[in-house]
Amino acid sequence: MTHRNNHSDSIQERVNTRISSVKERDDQRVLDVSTNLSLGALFFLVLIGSKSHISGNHFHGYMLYFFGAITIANLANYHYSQNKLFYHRAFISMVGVLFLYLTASGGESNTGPLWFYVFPPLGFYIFGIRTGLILSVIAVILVMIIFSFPQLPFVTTEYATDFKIRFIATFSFVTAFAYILDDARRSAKSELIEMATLYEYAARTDELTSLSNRRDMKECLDKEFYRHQRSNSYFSIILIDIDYFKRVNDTYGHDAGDAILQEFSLLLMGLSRQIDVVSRWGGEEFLMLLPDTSLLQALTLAERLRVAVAEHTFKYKSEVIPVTMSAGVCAVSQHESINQLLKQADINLYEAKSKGRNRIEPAVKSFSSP
Ligand SMILES: Nc1nc2c(ncn2[C@@H]2O[C@H](COP(=O)(O)OP(=O)(O)OP(=O)(O)O)[C@@H](O)[C@H]2O)c(=O)[nH]1
Repeated sequence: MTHRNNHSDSIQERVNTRISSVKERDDQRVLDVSTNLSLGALFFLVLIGSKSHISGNHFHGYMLYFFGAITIANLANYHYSQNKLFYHRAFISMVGVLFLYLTASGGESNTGPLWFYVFPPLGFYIFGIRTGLILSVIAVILVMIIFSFPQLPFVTTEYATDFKIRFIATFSFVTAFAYILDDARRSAKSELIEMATLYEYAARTDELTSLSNRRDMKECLDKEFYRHQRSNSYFSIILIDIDYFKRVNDTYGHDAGDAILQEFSLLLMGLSRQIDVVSRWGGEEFLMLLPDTSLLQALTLAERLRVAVAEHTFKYKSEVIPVTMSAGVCAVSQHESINQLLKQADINLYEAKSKGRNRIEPAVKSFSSP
């Protein structure tokens, strides 16, 4: 049972690796949004800052340049540190303080507060619904303070009462709607990830035996071969075929055949290590991938499997069914491809079959032949 669990764990690990690459792409999208908005903000800050200088409002122009400089510093800091969390926090803080400044100063023709409508969707998108909501509530409180106390030292403008009421009402509405949209987006995303995880697991697993299927094994073979080419690691494969399986089906029925395949799989799992990949290669054929295993070690394991299968009592509905296996073993060597390796294992298996079955090829003298 432990081996079955270990085996499903390793399929799950491969599924998780695949799913985390999907999550990483999503993180990258958020990062791209922050970067594009930073660049967009920089453009507008310089543009409006210059316009303010031309129209004689130098203080406002310098303030906008100052925010532009912070934006550049944040982009540069991220470029060197790659600290995503700090980058996002600094970006949203810069945006928040800039909008507060625009609200307190009135910006162009007292339109400063209007920029705040960008804040809730941005906060939700970057930080999630909880932090996004907290940021929006803090924003609305600070705006209300500016609206309520125009005599404060940094507040240089005043807004009409109607505008203030409408702004707070519409801002609250935007916040609520951004919350609903982002909550729906995140729920849909996590449901999709959950479904993708289930499908990915099913797409890699053989339904009858719960072993890796051919697709999963092919991916593992490619990875192992890539590792072999890069770091000169070695590995072996064992191609196993149950002998005269057609007879089992014909004599005891298809259900008995299925039960034998399941029990046979458990035996293979029980005798393999956690790092080995055991797959149902097709029908009554199984392929084992043995990382860091020499030909001799693989032959020893194959022989242990052969003996274990031959000695195991396979039973279906109290009927004992004799089962034996043949196997072709092959170790990777230089300049080989996966296809060549599989071809060689197939040739060896064919030889084991033609020499009488219930045997391993290449044969090693020290093993007692059946
Ligand atoms: N019950 C069952 N049988 C299967 C399944 N997949 C393949 N088979 C059967 O496996 C048998 C394979 O038969 P053959 O390819 O002729 O080989 P064999 O009888 O094992 O003979 P050798 O391989 O030469 O020893 C066929 O009868 C297939 O129907 C399955 O999922 N369940």
